[in-house]
Amino acid sequence: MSDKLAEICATKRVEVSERKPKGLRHWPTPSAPRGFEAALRAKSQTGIALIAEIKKASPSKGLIRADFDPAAHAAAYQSGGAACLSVLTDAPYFQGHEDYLITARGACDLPVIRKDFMVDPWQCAEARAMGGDAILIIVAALDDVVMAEIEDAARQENLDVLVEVHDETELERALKHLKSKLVGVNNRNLKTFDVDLATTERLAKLVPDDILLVCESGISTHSDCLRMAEAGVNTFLVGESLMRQNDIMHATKRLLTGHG
Ligand SMILES: O=P(O)(O)OC[C@@H](O)[C@@H](O)c1c[nH]c2ccccc12
Repeated sequence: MSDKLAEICATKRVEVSERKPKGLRHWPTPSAPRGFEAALRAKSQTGIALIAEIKKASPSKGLIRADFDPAAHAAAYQSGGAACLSVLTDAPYFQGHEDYLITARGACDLPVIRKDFMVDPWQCAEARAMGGDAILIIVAALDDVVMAEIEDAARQENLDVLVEVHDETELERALKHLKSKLVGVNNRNLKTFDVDLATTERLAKLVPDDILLVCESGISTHSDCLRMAEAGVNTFLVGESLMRQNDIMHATKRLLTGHG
């Protein structure tokens, strides 16, 4: 595991150990899960399926969006044609917050993935309580037993699971130990933070047909999408390049269609 990921997960374990004894926070009861994977599968049959990310900052880039407004960004992503949203809830490293997820989901009809570092199955109940429709499992961050436990907990909460891998070894572990048919290839190298779209191209060849593959990180133009389509991938997770645009709705349309 990269030093940074290890550090983030250690911080997260402390956070969870403080929250868990207090029980779930009393957020308003959320509506039933909206079907994250189903929305992606439906859109990907006829075109590009986009998970648009609400991301204020990151450890590698610092502040990405100064006038951060989760409700407005969620509505803009939906009008622009996104299939789903991703909302960062990790505070220490990404300046995220649970309230951003609640606000964003309330401002649109799209399914939302709670983007955080899952280290304990309990976080799945928490993700659902705040309205999440899916969670992320980062294979690099977990051992085989714990990741399967987190996946089971997610399924009990009726949450979909996006399984994130960076290389062949992680992909093999994911396919062997997890049931989810939604797998993301993160093009960002967690040790160097470099992004290389060739990572998706390489791993796409190894993924069975029943898996829906998501290309994550480093996508900024419609040509990037077309390049990935050559490798058979038409589902994307995009954050920074959209969050830096003044007009997020038009930028989303442009990313999806090449014009607008
Ligand atoms: O901002 P980008 O390069 O478009 O990347 C989005 C997304 O892939 C990235 O935010 C991400 C992928 N996996 C993660 C895990 C934790 C936090 C963030 C992420």
